[in-house]
Amino acid sequence: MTGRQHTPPGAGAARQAEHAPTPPVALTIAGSDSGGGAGIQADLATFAALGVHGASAVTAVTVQDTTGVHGVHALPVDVVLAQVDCVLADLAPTVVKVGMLGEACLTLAVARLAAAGRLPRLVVDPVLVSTSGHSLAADGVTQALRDHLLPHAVLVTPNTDEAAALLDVGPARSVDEQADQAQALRALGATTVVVTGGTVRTAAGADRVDVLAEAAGTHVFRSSEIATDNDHGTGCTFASAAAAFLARGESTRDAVLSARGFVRHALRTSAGWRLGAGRGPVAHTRTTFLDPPASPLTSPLTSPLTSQGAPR
Ligand SMILES: Nc1ncnc2c1ncn2[C@@H]1O[C@H](COP(=O)(O)OP(=O)(O)O)[C@@H](O)[C@H]1O
Ligand SMILES: Cc1ncc(COP(=O)(O)O)c(N)n1
Repeated sequence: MTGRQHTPPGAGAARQAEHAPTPPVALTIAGSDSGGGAGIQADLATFAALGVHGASAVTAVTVQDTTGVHGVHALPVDVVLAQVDCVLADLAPTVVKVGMLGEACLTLAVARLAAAGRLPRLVVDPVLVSTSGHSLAADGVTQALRDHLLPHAVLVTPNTDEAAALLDVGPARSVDEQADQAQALRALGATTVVVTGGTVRTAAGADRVDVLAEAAGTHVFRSSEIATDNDHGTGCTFASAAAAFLARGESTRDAVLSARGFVRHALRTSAGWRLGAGRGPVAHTRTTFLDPPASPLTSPLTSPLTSQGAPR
């Protein structure tokens, strides 16, 4: 017995009818999170949930779970660049998303690729410190990001702490300061900057505020906070969702709005989970965000998707 099944007549034709259209391709250059909540794992799960084929170049292996980061092991720069080179040559991604780079020498090497025009529609999530408080960036990374990589990005997605570190100022104390920091970062050369993760106390609890700075001005996106312990990897998920929506043909501002909606949906879906002893992952793939799945990849997303992230 070989275990091979008899193929009924006509099954070939049925298989052919199931062929899906070729998906857009995005490349993520980021660190591995062994717990599967953030980093490369979050990026690939998000790309998959949004109908985008994800290729990856691993920059570092972190020993990590829901309780924190227990070790960081950087890969040699030439090994990272070799992964990027072969993916660029074979799969021709139309969007590149960068997360944890870890070392200044790697940040400079990726910036050189960007300066040479080899990283199309670059989305940079300037990962510096994990939510659990562990450094994910060695000395010199902040400066290398600010001076060499960010100017090549179509979108930069720091949280409020990362924005403050990149500008070498204190964290924003108001939405106005968050907006000023988004514009100050944009002045460094990126096309669009969104500073995420601002919190404003309200009578009902709190609102989460993301501020987008682009040439046309500043936009404040504000929605109620979702109560959950499962928020590990929200920043990676937000940036990779924005990259996926860009790959699907959205404008940068729409991609940011759609990414907000995706993260909020993923946070709501996982709010009751118990995965691990710490802060669990968001529900990257347990989502019906894009249903009905038959929607063509090239068509614009329907209005309910973008309105989820709209300011109120
Ligand atoms: N508890 C929450 N409720 C609603 N939105 C959230 C919550 N936590 C994070 N977000 C949203 O997730 C996205 C990324 O979050 P952020 O906290 O900035 O990520 P990180 O700190 O991991 O980089 C932003 O759109 C932010 O507003
Ligand atoms: C490999 C890797 N990349 C990025 C993050 C940031 O994610 P978070 O802010 O949720 O800790 C992380 N913890 N690990």
